[in-house]
Amino acid sequence: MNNITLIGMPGAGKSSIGVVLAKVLGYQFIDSDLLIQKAEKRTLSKIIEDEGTEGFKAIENRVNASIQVENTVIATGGSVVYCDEAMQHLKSEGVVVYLKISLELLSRRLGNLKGRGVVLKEGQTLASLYDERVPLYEKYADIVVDEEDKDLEGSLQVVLEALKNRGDKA
Ligand SMILES: Nc1ncnc2c1ncn2[C@@H]1O[C@H](COP(=O)(O)OP(=O)(O)OP(=O)(O)O)[C@@H](O)[C@H]1O
Ligand SMILES: O=C(O)C1=C[C@@H](O)[C@@H](O)[C@H](O)C1
Ligand SMILES: [Mg+2]
Repeated sequence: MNNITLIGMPGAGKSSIGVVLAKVLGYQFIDSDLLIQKAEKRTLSKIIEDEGTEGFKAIENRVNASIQVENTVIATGGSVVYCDEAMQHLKSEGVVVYLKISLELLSRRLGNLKGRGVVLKEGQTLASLYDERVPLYEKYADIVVDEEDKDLEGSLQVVLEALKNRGDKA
C-alpha cells in the first residue's frame, strides 16, 4: 500500500504537515491519535491518566497495527515508536518519514506537555525523553527530514523533495 506515515516527537508537526501533504498529493489523511480517541471514547490524556503509560502504549499499538488504508498520509502519535508491532505494520504498508526537530526547538514549541498528553515517565524531563526516543525514530525511519529553521510550508517542501528523491511520489 502506498501510504506515508509521519513519525517524530510531539509538536514536530506530524498532524499539521500531514494534512497539507495529503492535499498536495491528492491523498487521504488520518491521524492515528484521533483513531485512538474514537476507539476509546476518551481523550488521549484521559487514557494516559486512567491506564498509565504502559496501558496507553498497548492501546496505541493495537489501533495503529490495525490501520488498513491506501494512498493515505498517516500522522501518528509521538509515542508510536514504542509499539514494534504497529511500526512493522506501518512500514510494510508504505514509507515512514521521521520529522526531525532539535531539542531546543522542541522546548520552544511545546508548552504544557501534560495538557497535550505525552507518554512521560514520572519525573522524566523533555531532554531525557528526547534522548530515549531519537534512536527509535531513526530505527524505524525510511526517510529523515530535518525541519530546523523552517516554517510549516518550508518543512512541507522538504518532505515533498525527500519523497520525490526516493521515488515514492513524484
Ligand atoms: N516548521 C514547522 N513544521 C511543523 N510545525 C510547525 C513548524 N513551525 C511551527 N510549527 C507549529 O508546531 C506545531 C506542531 O504541532 P502538531 O500538533 O502538528 O505536532 P504533532 O507532531 O502532530 O504532535 P503530536 O505527537 O502531539 O500529535 C503546530 O502548532 C505548528 O503550527
Ligand atoms: O509523544 C507522546 O508521548 C504522545 C503524543 C501524542 O500524539 C499522543 O499519541 C499521546 O498523547 C502520546
Ligand atoms: Mg499530532
